Amino acid sequence: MGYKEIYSAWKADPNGFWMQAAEGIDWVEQPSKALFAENAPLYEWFSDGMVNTCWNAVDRHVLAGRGDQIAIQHESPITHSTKGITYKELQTRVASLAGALRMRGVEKGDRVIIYMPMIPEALEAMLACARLGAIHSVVFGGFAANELAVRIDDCKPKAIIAASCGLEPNRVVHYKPLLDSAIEQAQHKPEFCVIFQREQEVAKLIEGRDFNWHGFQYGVKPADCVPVEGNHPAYILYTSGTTGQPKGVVRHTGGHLVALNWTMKAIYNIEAGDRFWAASDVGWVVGHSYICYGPLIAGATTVVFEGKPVGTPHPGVFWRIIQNHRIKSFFTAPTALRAIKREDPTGEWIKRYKLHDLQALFLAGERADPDTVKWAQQHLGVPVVDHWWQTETGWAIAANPIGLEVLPTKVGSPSVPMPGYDVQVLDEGGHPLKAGELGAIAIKLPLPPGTLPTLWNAEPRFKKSYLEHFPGYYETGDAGYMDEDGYLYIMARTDDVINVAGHRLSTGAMEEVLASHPDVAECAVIGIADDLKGQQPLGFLCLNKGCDRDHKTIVKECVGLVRDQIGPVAAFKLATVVDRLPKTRSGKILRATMVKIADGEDYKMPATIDDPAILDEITEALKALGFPAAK
Ligand SMILES: CCC(=O)SCCNC(=O)CCNC(=O)[C@H](O)C(C)(C)COP(=O)(O)OP(=O)(O)OC[C@H]1O[C@@H](n2cnc3c(N)ncnc32)[C@H](O)[C@@H]1OP(=O)(O)O
Repeated sequence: MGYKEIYSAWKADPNGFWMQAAEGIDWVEQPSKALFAENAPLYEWFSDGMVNTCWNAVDRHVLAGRGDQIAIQHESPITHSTKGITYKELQTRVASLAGALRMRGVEKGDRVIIYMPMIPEALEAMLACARLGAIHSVVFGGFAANELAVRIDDCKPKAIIAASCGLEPNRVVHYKPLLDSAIEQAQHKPEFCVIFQREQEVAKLIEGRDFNWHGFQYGVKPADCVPVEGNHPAYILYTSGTTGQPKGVVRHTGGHLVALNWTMKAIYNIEAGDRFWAASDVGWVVGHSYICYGPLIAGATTVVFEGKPVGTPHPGVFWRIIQNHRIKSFFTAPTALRAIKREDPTGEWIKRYKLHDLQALFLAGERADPDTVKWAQQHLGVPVVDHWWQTETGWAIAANPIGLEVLPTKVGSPSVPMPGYDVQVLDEGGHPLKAGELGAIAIKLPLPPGTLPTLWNAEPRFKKSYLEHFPGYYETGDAGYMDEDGYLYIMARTDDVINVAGHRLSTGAMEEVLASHPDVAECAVIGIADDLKGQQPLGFLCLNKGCDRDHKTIVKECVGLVRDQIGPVAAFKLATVVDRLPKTRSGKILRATMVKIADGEDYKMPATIDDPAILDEITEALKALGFPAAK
């Protein structure tokens, strides 16, 4: 069957479709049905089944005779090391860590924060939690201590598992002082921490609270897999919202297993024994779904990469790894390819490697610009599959499902909706629009298995953020259109979330930090176009009356404040002092108009603007910063 037939089969019988997909998973007790709609518009999947994620990702492959196959291939061009861990070794290591966590009191339902760089131990920590039914929450290493503290207070972990350090190309990221500071700032205190000491930095442990990863496991009884209900949370992953308080996306166990297993074959054409690589970070949803769980549930080999697309040490590093590990499907963010293309425009580095095993390149995390897609198509000679999804959905809403059928590519479109997603483009009143008309992209409820059922401890926020604007739909926050052939085009966000180098960031969160500077009376942060990172944040600062301090100093302090409070990942480097911000008569800051000025796009004078002269002041301030940039 091709894509159209499979999509229609899902639409005709969603329950049957997902029950059949559930056969790819080992259940301790089979679910009686797929969808649980009793609490609509809150939906759950496979709620009454009993299952364990770690069993499905590790143990069952050992039992099936794949024990000697590499499960995790670590590649670190920063430490110049490469190391493979077999499924049998992974089972031993995960069972041992889980046993040690259990001995210290971690049980099903307890939360465990994981704060680790791109090393196999990060995946082992995730799987050890899954083995016990503990709920992990992985925090990206590029966040500052304050962001970690916010997450500690929200999910209240019993334990935190961290590494002593992370390694960026030119610096060591001192995780342990960041962790100590976060615990100090947080109201909630974990009972204990487990620290993986890397040889590049041995951290000082706090007696009674911190345990060394190896010593902690010494002599413990390995833990078996604990069966959990299908609707038991597998993990919480925080993502940016419109305010500084991140949203804790919850992932239920049963749907997560079924959906990821289905996508590995249908979308990525990966089966047991194949080799798959997603060059992202375990701190993002791509890392959860496609570095850790998806490939392992499918019995494939996954790559954990500690490096960058360029500079570690050269722009051929991706192709070297694809060659050496015979990668079949490769997944990265467009921003990574743009970085490579900038250093290797004619693809010379690609030609140095044998990429015979590569069957497709997958792109996600931000809109894939046509130039980058065409460059990759030309130099790699394989299908380049842009696909669109979100932290909330956990897997692709729209894609070209090459495991079902290779559909024609339309550059600029992530192709077509996947089974499970009834995607509609709506006008402001919630009415479906015709093909080609731009509107809000929404998904008819219920969302499929593996997507978010709620937000952690924040059901009212879940409803308000996603379900209330368009009753009966999930509001994606993205705007775009669908063409006559059913191909989707994602054009912009409808809220104040920006995308910087494939990282979803909240301008509201940055504004909250800037507003805390003693000289700042008011501020606005916008996302402006950036050739490499897609967007970059830019802040406008209005100072308190009477403040006569040097503007450059204040800007420098503000840049430092965002880095300290949110982290380097915010990439907040640009700000300017202005007298006033452009607003509507009702006081709403005209951010979209400021973005257009900065990007050199035409704009209409907003009818409700309070004082049009302020836009000239903004134009001048941007000019002084070099915007709009020369094309
Ligand atoms: C589909 C659903 C989703 O959207 S999930 C999200 C998918 N997104 C991704 O996978 C992200 C893709 N982007 C990347 O991997 C990186 O941006 C790439 C392309 C590799 C470039 O990395 P880099 O050169 O470090 O630039 P950047 O803008 O990411 O970094 C900005 C500053 O943050 C730092 N940083 C980055 N990662 C870490 C980390 N793990 N730990 C500590 N710090 C980190 C960088 O060093 C950089 O710092 P600085 O400002 O240069 O000092």
